[in-house]
Formats: sequence, structure tokens, C-alpha cells
Amino acid sequence: MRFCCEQFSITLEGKVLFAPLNFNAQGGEQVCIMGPSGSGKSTLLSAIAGTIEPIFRCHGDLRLNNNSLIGQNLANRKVGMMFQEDLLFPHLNVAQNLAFALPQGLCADQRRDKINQALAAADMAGFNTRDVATLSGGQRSRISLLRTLLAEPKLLLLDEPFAKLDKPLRQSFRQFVLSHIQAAQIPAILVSHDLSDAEDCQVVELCIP
Ligand SMILES: Nc1ncnc2c1ncn2[C@@H]1O[C@H](COP(=O)(O)OP(=O)(O)OP(=O)(O)O)[C@@H](O)[C@H]1O
Repeated sequence: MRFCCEQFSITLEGKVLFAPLNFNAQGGEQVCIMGPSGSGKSTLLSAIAGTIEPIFRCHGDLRLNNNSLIGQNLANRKVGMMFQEDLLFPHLNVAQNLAFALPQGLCADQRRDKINQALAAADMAGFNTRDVATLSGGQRSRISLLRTLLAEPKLLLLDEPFAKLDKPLRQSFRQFVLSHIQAAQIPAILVSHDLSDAEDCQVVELCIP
């Protein structure tokens, strides 16, 4: 998978949010989007995901494996998004939360195997029936990322997913994200205010023109 952002900018009521952007991200590569508050970082992610509100206008192109995402509906984009708030369903246990993301058409055995493999990869084997309310912050983040990845996205978008974690947890969760995008060979685009999230990855700075 290869993501390309070509001369892309967004306007709100005729006003340009950020100067046109050009960057590429290969499978397994993470790009960190930085910039001042209000410069349009979250709006850029919503433009890529296809959830941008109609008050904004997009200019330029966003391409995934050379196919333009502009104008494609949400389901066809196959973009996975993870936010600072983990949005786990409080009334479902861990396995039920994960099952929610699985592609259609799998039999019960395949669904169980995929969930068990995902939990093992997150060092959380055996957590299937745990109430999500009893998980630690780091465990919730891992389940939330697993749920996003189980939907088999072609591109991962992360909007400050580490912001609520303390420093050691941030470090290990950052590593967890990296190893998963490398295994799946998908690019990841991360919005962050924290310079330590930008270590060892391409940084794209939004500039208010
Ligand atoms: N629904 C909306 N209606 C009107 N304006 C909006 C809406 N959503 C965002 N904006 C405006 O669009 C601009 C970009 O917002 P966005 O949330 O993308 O910035 P950001 O760089 O992610 O900011 P922060 O770092 O503070 O989270 C801001 O000026 C914001 O006020």
C-alpha cells in the first residue's frame, strides 16, 4: 500500500486552512502530522477518511495505491481511524468489541481464531470475556487499535492516540502500532503535538498561510 498526498489543501468559507501538502507514505511507514492548533490536522484526517463535513472544500488529490480517494464512499476507502478517545462499546466485552470490526463472511471458528490471534499479538491472550470497563488505559488503547486493524484497513489514521497515556505506555504503544503497520504493510498517518511521537518517522508540518 502506498499513500500519496498531492498538492492537497482544505478551505473553510474560502479561507485556506493550510498551505498545499505533498507527501508519500509506503506500507509500514508512519508519517507524523504536526502544526499549530486550528491548522487543520484533524480535518486533514477526516478528509482522508471520507468523513469531512461539507462546509469544508478539498483541493488537490489523495491517492491510495494510485487510486484517488476523493469522491469515494467511506466503505470503499477502507481507511481505519483511531482517536484519542478509544470509543470501545461499554456494554460489550473485549471479544465482542473486537468481533464488531471483523469482515463479513467469516465462520464462527475463523472469527474466534482471528480474535485470539489479535489478543495474543497484543500480549492480552485470555482477555476475551473481560468487561472493557475493567481494563487499564494502555490495555484499552491496545484493544482499540486491534479493533481498528481487524477491519483490515489499507491505511491507518491516528488522531493523538497516545495523548492519554503516560510516558512508558506511550513508548510501548508507539512500538506496538509500528510493529502492526509493518506486519500488515499499511501506511499510518498520525496527528500529534508531541515531538517524541515524531522520532524516526517522516514529519509533515501544516503551515497556516
Ligand atoms: N464543524 C466545524 N465547523 C466550523 N469550523 C470547524 C469545524 N470543525 C473544525 N473547524 C475549524 O477548522 C479549523 C481546523 O480545525 P482542526 O480541528 O482540524 O484543527 P487541528 O489542527 O486539529 O487543531 P487542534 O490541534 O487544536 O486539535 C479550526 O479553525 C476549527 O475551528
